[in-house]
Formats: sequence, structure tokens, C-alpha cells
Amino acid sequence: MSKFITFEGIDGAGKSTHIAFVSDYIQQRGIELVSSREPGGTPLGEKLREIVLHEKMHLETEALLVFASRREHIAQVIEPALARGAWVISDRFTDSSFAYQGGGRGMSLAKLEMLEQWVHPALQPDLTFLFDVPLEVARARLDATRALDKFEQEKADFFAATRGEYLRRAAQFPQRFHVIDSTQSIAEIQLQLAAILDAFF
Ligand SMILES: Nc1ncnc2c1ncn2[C@@H]1O[C@H](COP(=O)(O)OP(=O)(O)OP(=O)(O)O)[C@@H](O)[C@H]1O
Ligand SMILES: Cc1cn([C@H]2C[C@H](O)[C@@H](COP(=O)(O)O)O2)c(=O)[nH]c1=O
Repeated sequence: MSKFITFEGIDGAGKSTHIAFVSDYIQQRGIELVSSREPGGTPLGEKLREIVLHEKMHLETEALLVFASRREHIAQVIEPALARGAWVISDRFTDSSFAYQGGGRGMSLAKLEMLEQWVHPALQPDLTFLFDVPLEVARARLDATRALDKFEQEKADFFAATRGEYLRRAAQFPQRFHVIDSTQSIAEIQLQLAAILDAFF
């Protein structure tokens, strides 16, 4: 049966690193897997991603653009894959909008809930991995790897609020969230992910 798995966390928490491991782990079982990301995942979504990650804009414009990208992603990628029985992994989904636009930027959570209800009233991830890490650790990892985009250049209080909203949502939806302590080594985290997935297959 199809499954929808999302990966969340502040920038530099380790999502991309662990998506590669989880993708291999799932595919080794002969399961068809579609791996995608937000904002993005479709040609239109990738154009919106460029704008969202690099242009300054009103916080509600930002929220509308990430949900526009998501609407296209759901229609073109997520729903067709789930309908044919494939598993879908998405590097970020609506929890990111609550964390970044809601927590980080301070947008009304009630408005975000309205957008969520509009764009995907019946779709929620089956499993969400939240890679939780203090900002200093995430920032040190990012600084070592690449030039920073608009979000990655935000200050400590933005990421404290983003992380706080992620943890609030994990407490609100404990049935789908697994909070992973991302200060552990990659090998330790992989053991934890494998155990969670083994129980999920
Ligand atoms: N548990 C870990 N211990 C040490 N280094 C790690 C760990 N997890 C990830 N890293 C390293 O941190 C850097 C950032 O990791 P990664 O790109 O996976 O983060 P990310 O959450 O996908 O970031 P972003 O959301 O900004 O793309 C990489 O160089 C990666 O090798
Ligand atoms: C889906 C989504 C994403 N964002 C932000 C969070 C990140 O800073 C970037 C995406 O970059 P990544 O390297 O792929 O993690 O976009 C957001 O603010 N709101 C969202 O809904």
C-alpha cells in the first residue's frame, strides 16, 4: 500500500543526508519510490522555488507561493504516485510552512490552516521525520558546505521560532511525527531510521 513520508527540520539539520539513506532502504525492498521536494518538485514548482528562496516579499505572498508550488506538486507528482501504489518521499511539506512562515515569520497559524484545508483537505503524511538540531550545529554544518540562501541567512531568533513551531506540531501530531536528535552521528541516526521503517513496512 502506498505511503507518503516527509522530511522536516531547520536548514542544515541533515534532511538531504538521511533522505538518501531512507530512499535506498525502501527501494531495497522492491518498493516503487518517488522522491521529491518542496518548494519545487515540478517544473512550475522549481521556478517558484527560485523566487521564494531568493526574492524578498511580504510574508503572506511567501506563504501563497509555497502553497501554489504545493498544489502543483500534489496534482502532478504526489497524488498520481500514491494512486498507483508507489511510496512518496518529500523533502519538506506543509509542516515547513507552519514552521517557517508561521513560527519564523509570525504569520497567523489560522490563515495557514485555511490554506492547508484549501490545498490538501484530505492528504497528510503517513510518517514525518523531524530532524531536530540546535541552530549553532546546523549553521556550522551549512557554513562548511555552501553559499546561504534567503532563509539560511536569517538570524538566530527566526530559527528558534521555526524550531519551536516544528516541536509544537510534533507534539500535536505524535502519531505521524518521529523527532530525531540530529546531533547524533549519521550512523546512529541511520540505525534509528531503520528501526522506525522496519516497524512501518
Ligand atoms: N548527523 C550529522 N553529523 C555530522 N554532519 C552531518 C550530520 N547530518 C548531516 N551532516 C552534514 O551537514 C551538512 C548539511 O546536511 P544536509 O545537506 O543533509 O542538511 P539539510 O537539512 O538537507 O539542509 P537544507 O535543508 O538546508 O538543504 C552536510 O555536509 C552533511 O554531510
Ligand atoms: C516547503 C517550504 C520551504 N520553506 C523554506 C525552508 C528552506 O529554507 C527552503 C527550502 O530549502 P531546502 O534546502 O530544500 O530545505 O524553503 C518555507 O519557508 N516554507 C515552505 O513551505
